[in-house]
Amino acid sequence: MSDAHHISGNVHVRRFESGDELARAAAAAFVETVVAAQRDRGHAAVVLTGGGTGIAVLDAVLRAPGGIDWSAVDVYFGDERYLPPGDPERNEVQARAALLDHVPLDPARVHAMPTLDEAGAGSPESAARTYAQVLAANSPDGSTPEFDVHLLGMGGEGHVNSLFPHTDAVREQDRFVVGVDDSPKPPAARVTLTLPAVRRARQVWLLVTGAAKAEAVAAAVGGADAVDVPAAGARGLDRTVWFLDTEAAAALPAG
Ligand SMILES: O=C(O)[C@H](O)[C@@H](O)[C@H](O)[C@H](O)COP(=O)(O)O
Repeated sequence: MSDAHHISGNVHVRRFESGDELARAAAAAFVETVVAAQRDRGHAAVVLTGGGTGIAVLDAVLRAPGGIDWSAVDVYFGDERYLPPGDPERNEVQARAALLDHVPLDPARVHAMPTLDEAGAGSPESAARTYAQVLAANSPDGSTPEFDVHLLGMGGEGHVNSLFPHTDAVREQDRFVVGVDDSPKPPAARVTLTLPAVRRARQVWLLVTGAAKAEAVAAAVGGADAVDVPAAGARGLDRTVWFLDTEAAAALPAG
């Protein structure tokens, strides 16, 4: 069981006894959100994340997929390690292994970020421009799709997607996708949706486990500057939900 706690505005915190419990609850909420979007609009658009917690949620969705019509789901990625096709460190590869390869998605609706061009013609920046075009082509107005939910993991210093503290990427105000050449966490080359893109999602869910995240969770929930703690800037249009295990929630005020 979790207690759902309303923080302020549209920000909510849900606490769970374990990472497994968190993954099952987030998976159930994911299924409910996708089904509701399909009922209301005929299709759903989701943004997936890498990281152990985010992939565990996809695994839990596979085990309890409810009534999702997989043929009417568009899948996007919040960030990607700019690596060769099939590299096991790519978020896309991990998401395929956990869920995407096992459900009847329309392959044309799985919008992976570009891979490293081993001939050397590309770059994270060119990959970002390509992905921005993918988003625009699937949007009502040349911006981004109307994302129903954007899943996010969070690093111990508060990074989300490949938006690390005190970087140009986290400061980006205009573009929806940028390339990163110097990620402080390897690999250095990445492609990432920016905070303006994240904020276009109806719902943003932060999936966070472990004591190493507790201080950053408290800072972000407490309203830190997003340049210092990028997760603080990740807000959904309708709703922002923190899914936390007991350890990750440990530095929050009781409630
Ligand atoms: O791109 C990366 O290097 C990781 O994927 C990273 O961004 C991850 O999502 C967070 O660090 C949370 O990871 P955990 O959920 O495994 O703690």
